[in-house]
Order: sequence, then C-alpha cells, then structure tokens
Amino acid sequence: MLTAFARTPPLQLAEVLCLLCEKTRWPHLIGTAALAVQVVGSNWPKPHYTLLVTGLCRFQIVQVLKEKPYPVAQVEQLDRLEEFPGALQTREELGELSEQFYKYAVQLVEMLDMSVPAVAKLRRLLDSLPREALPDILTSIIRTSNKEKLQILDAVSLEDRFKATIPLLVRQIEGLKLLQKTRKHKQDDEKRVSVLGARVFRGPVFLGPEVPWGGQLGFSVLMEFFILEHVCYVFFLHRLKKMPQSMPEYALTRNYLELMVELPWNKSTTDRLDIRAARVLLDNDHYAMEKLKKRVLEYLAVRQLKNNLKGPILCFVGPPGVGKTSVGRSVAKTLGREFHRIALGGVCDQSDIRGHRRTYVGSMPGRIINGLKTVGVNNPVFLLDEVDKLGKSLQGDPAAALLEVLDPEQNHNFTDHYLNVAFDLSQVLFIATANTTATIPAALLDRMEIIQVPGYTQEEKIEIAHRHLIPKQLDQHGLTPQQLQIPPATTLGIITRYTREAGVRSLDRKLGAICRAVAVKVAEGQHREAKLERADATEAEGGREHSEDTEPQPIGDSGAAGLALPPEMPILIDLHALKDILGPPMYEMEVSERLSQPGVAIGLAWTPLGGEIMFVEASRMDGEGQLTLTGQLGDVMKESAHLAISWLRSNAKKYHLTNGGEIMFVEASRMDGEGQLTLTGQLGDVMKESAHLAISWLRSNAKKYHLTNASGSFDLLDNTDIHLHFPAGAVTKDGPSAGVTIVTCLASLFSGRLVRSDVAMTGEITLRGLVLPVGGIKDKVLAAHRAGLKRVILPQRNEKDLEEIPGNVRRDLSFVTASCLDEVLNAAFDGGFSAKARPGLLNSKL
Ligand SMILES: Nc1ncnc2c1ncn2[C@@H]1O[C@H](COP(=O)(O)OP(=O)(O)OP(=O)(O)O)[C@@H](O)[C@H]1O
Repeated sequence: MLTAFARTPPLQLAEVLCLLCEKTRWPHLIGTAALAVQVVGSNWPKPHYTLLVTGLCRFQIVQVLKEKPYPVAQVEQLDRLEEFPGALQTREELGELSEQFYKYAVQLVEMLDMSVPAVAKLRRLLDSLPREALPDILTSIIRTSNKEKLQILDAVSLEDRFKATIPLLVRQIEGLKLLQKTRKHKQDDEKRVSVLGARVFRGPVFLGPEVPWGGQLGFSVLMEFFILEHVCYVFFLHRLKKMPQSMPEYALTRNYLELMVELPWNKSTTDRLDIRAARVLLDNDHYAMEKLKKRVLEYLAVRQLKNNLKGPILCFVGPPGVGKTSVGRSVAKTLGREFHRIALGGVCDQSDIRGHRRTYVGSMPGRIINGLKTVGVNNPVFLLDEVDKLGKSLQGDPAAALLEVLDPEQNHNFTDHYLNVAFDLSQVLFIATANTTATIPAALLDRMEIIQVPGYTQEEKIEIAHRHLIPKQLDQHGLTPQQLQIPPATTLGIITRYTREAGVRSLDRKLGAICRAVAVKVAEGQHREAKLERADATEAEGGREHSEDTEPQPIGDSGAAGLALPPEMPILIDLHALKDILGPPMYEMEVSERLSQPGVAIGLAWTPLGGEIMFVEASRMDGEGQLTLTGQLGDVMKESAHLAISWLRSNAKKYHLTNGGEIMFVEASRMDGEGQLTLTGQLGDVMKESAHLAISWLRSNAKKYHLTNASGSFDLLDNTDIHLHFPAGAVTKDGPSAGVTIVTCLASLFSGRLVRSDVAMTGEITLRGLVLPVGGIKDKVLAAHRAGLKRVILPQRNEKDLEEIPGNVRRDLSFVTASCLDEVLNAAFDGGFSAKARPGLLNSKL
C-alpha cells in the first residue's frame, strides 16, 4: 500500500514512532512509515533495545485490521515528496515561505558557535538537504514539545508544514538573542555560547512551557534563568526532580534554587533625583549636621548629572546617636530606593559577607546576597553599619571580603560562595558608618570618603528633642501634645543631669521614659474618669457605691494631683517631676570640687563616643618602695592598688600612717637619686611617653619656675616618687594630646598652686616645650562647654578649627591658643605662672 518511498532522517522517525507507540496508542491517525535498519540490544540485565529505522513517508491509518499480537492497519501514504520540488518552483507563495524558513534556519544556526563540530555539521546539512525536508528535520532538532511535534506531523501540505515550523524557529532565535544580550559584557562569552549552543540543540531543558519543576517554576522564571546565562544551573532542576524528597540534599538544592529565583537579577527601582526635594527632605528629617547634609547633596547632585556614577563610598564617622544611620535612611528615601542596614559590629567570619560554600552543613549565603533577597531589587541603599567594629578570626578576615564589595571596579562581578555565580553589585549604593577611623582597616579606609559627623551642642540637642524626638516619642506612646508638654528648661535638665553623650540616643531614651510614666497617668485618668461618670450616674439614681479604687492617691512622689480626679491636661514636666520619673540626677558638675588640691588639671580627650573632659591627677611621695600584689588580679585592679598606696603614702603624715601595718613595703635601693613614675588609668604607650616627656621638661625647667620636690630640691625626682592617674581607671586611654595637661598638673603639684577650676586644655608637647596641634577640637570644645568650663587652652595651630564651633559655644568660652608650654602655664594658673610674676611660694609639701 505504500507506493512512494522518501528517505526521511531516522532521528525524526524514531521519535515519532516512539510517540505513536508509547504515548498515544493510536489516538493519532497520522504516523511515519519506516524501514527497520538495525536492532541492537540484549535481554540482560534487563531488556534494552535500540531500533534504528529509516523514515519513508507520512501515512494515515484508514482502518485498524488487528491489534494483537502486533497492530496491523490499512494505511494510506500521505506525502509524495517527489512532487514537492515542482510545487516549490511553480507556486510563488510556497517559494516565499520556503525562502523565509531557510533564512530563519540559517540565522539560528549562525547564532551558535560554529567551532562546535555538531553545529558545523548542521550548517552543512542545511545547505545539502532539499528544502522540503527541512521543516521535519529542524522540528526534530530544536526544542519542541511532543504536542508541537505531532502538530508538525499532522501538517501534510508543505505550506502547512512551513507555516507551523516558522514560529518555533522564531521563538528559538528570540531566546538566543536575549541570552546574547545579557552575556555581551562577559569575557568568556564565546566559550559559553558554544556550550549553550550545543545545549539548545541537544540539551534536555530549555525554553518551553513544559519545565520539570513540579509546577512551581513558571515559564517566565525559567526564562529569567535562561537569559541570565545561568543555564547550567538548570541542571539542578533535573537533579531535584530525580531526588526523593526525604533526602537531605533535596532541601538544600531546593533552597538554592529558590534563592536563585528570588534574587533580583535584573529588577531595580527608578531613581528619583530631584536635588531640591532632597534638600527639603534632609532638612525636614534632620536638624543641624550642615556639613554632612551638604556633602550628601553634592553626592546626589553628581549622581543626577552622571548616571552610573562609580563614585566614592561615603563613610559617616562620628559618635553614637548623632544620626548617621538615619541620614543613610533619608538618602534612600530621597532617591526612592529600598534601604537595607547590614550590622557589621562583631562580624569576624568572612563567610558572613561572602557566604558558605554549599558543601558546608547549614550553609547560607552572605549578608550582601541575603540583603538583596530581602529588598528584592538590585539597586538598594545598603548601610554598612559600624565598619570600625569588624573583627578577625581564624575563619578569615571579613574586611578583605568587603574590599571586593566596595570596590566599584570589582563589584560588578561579586561572587558569593553559596551562590557560586557572579552577581552585579555595581548598582547598589553603599554607605558606611563608623565611630572612629582608627580601627577601620587601611585598605578599606582607602576606598571610602570619610565625612566626620561631630557631636551636638546643648542648644542643638534641645532643638532636635523638640522638633524630632518628642513628637516621635509622643506618637510611639499614643500621647498627644495636649496631654504631655516638656518645656525646653526640662529638656536642658535631662541633657545636663541625666545624659553625658555627644549624640541624642540617651536623651531619646529618657524622653521615652517620661512618656511611659505619663502614659500610665493618662490611662489611669481615663479609667478613673469613666468610673467617676458611672459613680455620678449611680448617685443620681439614689444609689451609693463604695469602692477602694475611688480613694484619692498621689501621682508619684510629687503628689501633684490626686487620682480621684483625672490629672489636669496637659501634664507639664518640670524639674521636680523629672526627678520623680528619672530618679536623682546621674551627673553633677564636680569640676571645682576636684580642683581644690594642687596636682589636678583638666584635659580634653577625644573618644569614639565624642569629646570628654578628663581629670589628670598627680601625687608625690618620699622614698621608693615595692608593692607585691597576688591573687590573680586584673590590670585595672592592680592599678587601683597602686592608686590606693600612692594616696596613703602621700597622706601618711596627715593620718599618722606607719609602715608597720599589713601592707608590705619592701625598701629598694635608691637609683642615684632617680625617682619612680607610676602611671595608672589604662594608658597606651603614647600617653605614657607623654608623661615621661612632661616630667623631663619640668625637671629641666624646675629652676626657671621654682619647682621643687618635697624636700625643697630643684631635682624634682630626688628621693621622690610620682604617681600620675587618669580617671576613669577602667577606660583605655591613649594619644599625645594629654601632654599639656600632664605638664600643668605636675607644675601644680611641684609649685603647690591650684590650677584654675574653669580651664581645660589639650595639646601635644615636645621636649623643647613646644605645643603641637591635635585632632577632634570640635568635640573637645563641646565637651568643655557641656562641663560648664569657661576657658579652653588649645595649640595655636588648631586656631583654624575654631571656625567649626557653633557661635553660641564660642561666645560662652574664652580660647587661649598656645605655641609653647610657657603660654599654657600662664593661662592655666590665676595670675600667670612665670617665675617673676609668682607671689611668695606656697608650701608645696603634702
Ligand atoms: N540631627 C538630627 N535630627 C533629628 N533626629 C536626629 C538627629 N540626630 C540623631 N537623631 C535621631 O537620633 C536617633 C539615633 O540616631 P542614629 O541611630 O542614626 O545614630 P547613629 O549615629 O547611627 O548611631 P550609631 O553609631 O550608634 O549607629 C535616631 O532616632 C535619629 O532620628
């Protein structure tokens, strides 16, 4: 019944035969006739045969004659390919279709890498085969579903065949185009195309609706995979499909694939770059911080002018609670970007940044990739909080991993160990914050632009409290300004007596405590009001109700109002109410009290927490002894013991203390008149050296200033030990800026004169008595102002830094700029310190 045979490629026929036999069981009446050429296989270990057939032609079943033991049917041959070449030439439309088809086929093949042998062979095949055979051949090679294949088989007329196959070719071409677009940046472009090319034609899973994802991955998602050239990771889909769900690896693979799908590979928000609006928003959100806001606006302006700015990473450095994090949040808000904060404090494992390799049990991606997953876009603002507190451990250096993240030249190719695929971080805007630059690794510091954010003055704090903190706290506690009022005088009271900070975080907390206390009163008041109303109503009805609750109760200790009546609104917090709520003041200014003895001076220190005033105390003792301490003591405790001994020794005569007691003084031989200098207060090396410098300078200038030791000798250390102490003893201190304070303190000790109680100072000294400039002037001056001091002695070369000081602080303080120690001492003592100017010597013996 088969009258004309045409040779069709065996591959296609084998597929169609299989389809017909296995899947369809005759629901399809059109099939392919084929000649079995070879049968290879065996029955062991289980039957496995490969059938090689040569295709002949399409046929249609007319009637099934019998089904067993094998189906026999009467069929009719459908295609007569020998007629087709003629038809192609005579019918214009068919000729055009065939030409179009050929062009698409060539285009598709040319998009592949011709260096792959299979592709080159295909190209040759395309030219050598008759045009009418191409639709069947290409359908069997390109990615098509079984359903689509059967549709082509059904297309008997050549015209239908071309028409049905062209869309399949176009779909494949578009897929490849998208793929190539995304990979054009990559260096290893060609290699990957070849791998991909081979897969497009022969690989198991590509574009197409029938993806083996158990219905959970849609076509578009797989498409995204595809175009993002992570084609090889589709491999995991196969693995997942084959794995039993109980296998631990199933969850791992699934999590991994879910992360791949959830990551915002090419999803971003559109930047809103309106500098005027940004300025208004920054001003509305933050009071003061002019320098920081100015720099942030400059940065945003440059971004507006130049897209894809590979700009510096901004790093805000300043004490805690000065608003660094919240400015970062405002930047995201002005740009209309997502905001994500990554806390780096205490991170000491580089896999925190870069993720674990998937071979680890419990492996996870790093914080960067996790953050991207959380925000769901690839251009968020990432705030790297506390970069100065990164640790180091055996698990690697997280700072080194951050280098890659922050380097605009490298971060378009950031590879997380877990993901193992490069992710482009170049669209992410990184802002870092730190309390100090001292502990930021140098390489990291080099990649960032540091913007100092100094602490606030008292006036600024009051403004911030009233503009931002109080409204925020009221809102958080469900209160209104009609219920609670905090006058500026009370805010100042909180700032000076209950907080000691450069920022406003404690102030915020104290305001929160006030709101909580008032919330209780307001809630109780409402409760009572309701009860009173009910009581009134009952009374009106003639009934009388007695309840313990209606007994009058005082509000707090202040007894401001009884609880029988609701408190009068608004509740005004004065200084008395403040004491009731927050307890007795935590900080009192004890400056003048502590300066009531010679040998004490106030220095100005800069710490990561802001500026602070620092007392330097000195005492001297006759003779030399040794103190043995046992009992596994820590450094601070040992220093305390030294302090105690020093105090007792210098007060021994006053209290009639002798050396026959419990403490063991072992007399040591005197070293040629050299005294001993004891330094306590957890000092760093630089500070210890400053103390030695100060002593040396004073010894060499002892005659000039009439400085003597306890026995009246100008050799200050002769038979004399000196103890210098820097409270608070448990806080580590270092740096050269205490030099002038140490000199002043010792000058006071050896002269027996009191240092002015309203003066603080800072400056490095040299052996020749020069005063060198130091850093952190603004914070230090603000600390002196906070402490209520009146005069600040600064190195002359720091005069320029005074410009940064707010006008009101400058007005309250008098500044003395000194270039040498002579000037420092003259300004630190009443009536100056020069030898001539000094009145009769005070007896300096203690
Ligand atoms: N100038 C300001 N104007 C308004 N609010 C401010 C200002 N400065 C700080 N705040 C508020 O103070 C609080 C603490 O600020 P934030 O958390 O940003 O401090 P930080 O400098 O990042 O501190 P840390 O270094 O501890 O992270 C926030 O509620 C913030 O809104």
